[in-house]
Amino acid sequence: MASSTFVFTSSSSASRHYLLLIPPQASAKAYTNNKLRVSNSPSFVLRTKGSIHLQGFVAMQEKGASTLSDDSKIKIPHVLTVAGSDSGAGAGIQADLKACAARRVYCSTVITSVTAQNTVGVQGVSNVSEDFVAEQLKSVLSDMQVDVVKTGMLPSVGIVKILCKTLREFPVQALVVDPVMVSTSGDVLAGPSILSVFREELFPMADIITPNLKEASALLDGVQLETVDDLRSAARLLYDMGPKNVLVKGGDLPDSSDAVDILFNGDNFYELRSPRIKTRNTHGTGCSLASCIAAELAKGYLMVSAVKVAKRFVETALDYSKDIVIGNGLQGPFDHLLRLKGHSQDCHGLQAFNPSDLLLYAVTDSEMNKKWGRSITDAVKAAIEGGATIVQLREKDAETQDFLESAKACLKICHSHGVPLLINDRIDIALACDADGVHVGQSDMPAHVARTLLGPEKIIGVSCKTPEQAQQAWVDGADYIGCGGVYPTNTKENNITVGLDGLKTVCMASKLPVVAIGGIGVSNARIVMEIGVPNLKGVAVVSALFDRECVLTETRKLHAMLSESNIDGTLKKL
Ligand SMILES: Nc1ncnc2c1ncn2[C@@H]1O[C@H](COP(=O)(O)OP(=O)(O)OP(=O)(O)O)[C@@H](O)[C@H]1O
Ligand SMILES: Cc1ncc(CO)c(N)n1
Ligand SMILES: [Mg+2]
Repeated sequence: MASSTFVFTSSSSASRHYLLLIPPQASAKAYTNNKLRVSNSPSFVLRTKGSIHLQGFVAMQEKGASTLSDDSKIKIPHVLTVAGSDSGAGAGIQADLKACAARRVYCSTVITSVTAQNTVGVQGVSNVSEDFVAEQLKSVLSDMQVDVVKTGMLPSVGIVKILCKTLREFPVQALVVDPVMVSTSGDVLAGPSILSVFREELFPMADIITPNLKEASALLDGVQLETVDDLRSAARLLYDMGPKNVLVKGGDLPDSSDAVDILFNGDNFYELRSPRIKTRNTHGTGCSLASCIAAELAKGYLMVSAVKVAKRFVETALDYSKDIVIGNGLQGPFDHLLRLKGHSQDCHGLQAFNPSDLLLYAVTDSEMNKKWGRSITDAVKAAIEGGATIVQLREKDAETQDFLESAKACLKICHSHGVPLLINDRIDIALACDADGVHVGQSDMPAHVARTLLGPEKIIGVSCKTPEQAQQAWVDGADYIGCGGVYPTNTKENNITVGLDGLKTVCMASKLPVVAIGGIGVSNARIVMEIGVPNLKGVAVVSALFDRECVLTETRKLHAMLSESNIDGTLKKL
């Protein structure tokens, strides 16, 4: 494909995106909507409605600029990390991937070296050949739209030179250089021979360099750095080597109760302080900080904001992970996604959602508990002891803090009996207490949004009155639907009753298991279950359990009745 000139007129009146591929050493001029854009990056995306005049590019297809996407497609911020692999996954490429994932940025990887490493130290290093580093760089940069390149372990002068050359061919929006030299365990990852190529070739191309104390000292011919003032002087001297910004990290500053970093941009110093977290789990903080800076830059943040967000990210993750134990060495990894502890602490072996749990579905009601003078935890305890198979907390008028405390206490009770706990409507409460899921109504948070917020493992139920709503619940990723009100009830005002016929119609149309709700109790649960549709798995009850003097007795009665039904929901012949 040759460099060429095109006049391309969009056939659609809608605004569209076009991907243009531009050969090395060339530039493209594009006129769209009377605006001129000139670019010499390997690819760029044009967004326009009208005609485009293009010059000096290689399009994806020779017939004309190919349509990359319409407006519904989204350009994802993209960081390319050029770094070493850490088999213990606390630092290096693995930390970079996790940090970018946590910051919701796509991360591609060029591996410069493979290390055998754990929390004790580095047991072995095997560098990737220069040619193969070059090949990886070209594969990513010639195809993908990389916004920011972040570098970590660059173990040889040759690899640094290849990186600089490739970046001149494929320029990116920003370059973040973490000048990795020595691991915190004291093992050498790039020897002193690297210093001159860092200073002379790489740093002048960098938008920011992020040395730690030892690295800053090595780059400044061994000068001692012991105080925050020393960090400032070092930042100024390193700035003179050509990067646009310098962040000297004080994670290893002796005798400092705060973790202090100094950012210098040639005009101003910024002293970034956070409380020093007491933890052994600081392996990979430097890699993660630099990746997070790159991620924020890729999203379009300015440098000072990107660095502040990155520091806050590391601080939050360290605090969350301060007591986790991975490995036997002196320095453990931390948990970038703030998700590891939830599982080990509180899942008590609960299985993924089991539709038969819908059999006796107890829904609490704050008004009823108040009326009978019982706490929500006492109500839940009694319902579970009576045989409730799943519990939903429905607290319409509780203060958020009280609700959260009750939810935490109820979760303990439920889990000690292997019963799942759902929260009505309040996704924030479900997230905060790590409940098993939520139940949402038609005017609450849409189920697909709830699914995005809660993740794949949580249970989501949706109230549905019609086959269309049941179908939508399935499309949205719900686990079950609640159908009703089957009978009139006073727990919901102006609630349309669907009756047994409506329940049957919805069950037949639903691809999801169904629990019937509304005015159901011991007197009519049998009739409801007798409609005999296999996916009707149980009944949800409020008043029949909680608007009674003894919750335990009422739940036992209903449980005995429902237990006579088999797992398909049809009643056994007595
Ligand atoms: N205990 C801590 N509490 C809070 N922040 C910390 C702590 N230790 C390090 N940091 C912060 O983490 C970031 C990384 O700094 P650090 O000096 O540890 O980098 P590094 O030595 O290159 O990291 P590594 O080599 O482990 O990847 C800095 O912002 C620093 O202030
Ligand atoms: C691969 C690798 N890169 C960087 C560091 C610095 O933390 C490390 N320990 N290992
Ligand atoms: Mg450190």
